[in-house]
Amino acid sequence: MEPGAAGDSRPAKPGPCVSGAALAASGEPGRRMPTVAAVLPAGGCGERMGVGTPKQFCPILERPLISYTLQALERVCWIKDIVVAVTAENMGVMERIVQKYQHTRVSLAEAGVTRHRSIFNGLKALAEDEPGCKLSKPQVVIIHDAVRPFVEEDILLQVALAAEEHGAAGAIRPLVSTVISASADGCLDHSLERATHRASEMPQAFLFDVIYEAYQQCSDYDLEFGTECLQLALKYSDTKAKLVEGSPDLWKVTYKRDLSAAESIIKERISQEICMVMDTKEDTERVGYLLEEVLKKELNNVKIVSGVRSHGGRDIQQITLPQCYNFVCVNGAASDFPETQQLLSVLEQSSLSILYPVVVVLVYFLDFKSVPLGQKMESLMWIREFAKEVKKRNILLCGLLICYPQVAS
Ligand SMILES: Nc1ccn([C@@H]2O[C@H](COP(=O)(O)OP(=O)(O)OP(=O)(O)O)[C@@H](O)[C@H]2O)c(=O)n1
Ligand SMILES: O=P(O)(O)OC[C@@H](O)[C@@H](O)[C@@H](O)CO
Repeated sequence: MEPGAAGDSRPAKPGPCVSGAALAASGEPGRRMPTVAAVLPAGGCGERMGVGTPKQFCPILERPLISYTLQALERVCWIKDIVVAVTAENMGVMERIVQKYQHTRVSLAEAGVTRHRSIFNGLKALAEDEPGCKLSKPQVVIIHDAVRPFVEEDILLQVALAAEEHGAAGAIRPLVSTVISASADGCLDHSLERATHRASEMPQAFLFDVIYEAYQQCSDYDLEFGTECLQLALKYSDTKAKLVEGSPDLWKVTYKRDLSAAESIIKERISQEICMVMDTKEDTERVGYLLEEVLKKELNNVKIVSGVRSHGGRDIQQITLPQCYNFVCVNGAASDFPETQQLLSVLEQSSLSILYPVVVVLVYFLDFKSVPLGQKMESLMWIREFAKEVKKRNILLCGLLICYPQVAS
């Protein structure tokens, strides 16, 4: 699977565009994609989060939240430009994030004092009527909050195609709580029937001219206090948005607890696969095979692949999976440093650890009757120092010594 393909968790790289498969899945295999760009409002201060850092820059697994959202959009190769609206004071922070995590197709625009104004500034960057504008106007523009990291290609494709057909489209979700209206004296005025109402989520998509004209015409009041782009399209461009049922993952990170929830979802997603690297064929047939069977039995929802590492680790790609971030290296008698160093440098070249921490467990088996435990532990002390070194590169290395009595043959 190409990095960046649907389901792969690394940034999209030039390569086969998955939209053919996605278009087929959408029931319109022969349809041509319109040109699509995205605007990510990221100029808020995250007041409800209650921490000093604006929530779009809060770290999850030591990576800023907005980087996960960018990665999600970059996996979709038919989105040609991503405009992120950030405050002037956070431009430098955003530029460093784009560089460090190798995000592509990203341009920055200055945020406004409200979310609508930030979105409007992002649209102006795409409108080609800005002096020095290097972006081209798309047929369809997707608007997506920078703090909604769990967005998949299928909903993006659905809203983009619906927007091309209807002028506007937005993701919706069933209401969890009932919506009520309060009277001036703080008492219930009336409640809305929950079954006939929906929560408006993101992503939303629009024919570029529909939403751009709406923003150009809308009142300062709407720019100041509005929260719904679909409403602007209806009110100012007489365009009724097509509503598209979205998945539960479209929720917006708003409160501190949402960061913990997002972290557990990300951890869950990157712990679904383990690559077992055997040192020699013999390992495959003996302890390595047995360990693989135990892991498969104990971790029955985890995909485990294994293979014999060629000398120098060159064939590691043959046994890894595109989004595998967990490696168990089965070492027989040898406990040498160069072999492990070679494996880690191959992992580093794959840039796996830029986006997510990579876990490498070196497993050593010891027949404690043949080698005194103290001597074996001594020979493995290099792992501790090496682990400190590679942690700087987001690789978490640890050693596991399994002592067993050699059964007399
Ligand atoms: N002036 C603003 C305000 C908000 N946003 C962005 O709009 C998205 C959704 O807004 P919200 O969840 O309200 O973010 P904040 O305004 O930062 O949160 P709070 O209301 O708690 O301060 C976020 O990505 C936020 O960065 C923006 O681009 N410009
Ligand atoms: O008001 P907030 O800035 O928290 O959220 C903005 C949008 O995400 C919110 O209004 C959605 O319902 C989509 O319109």
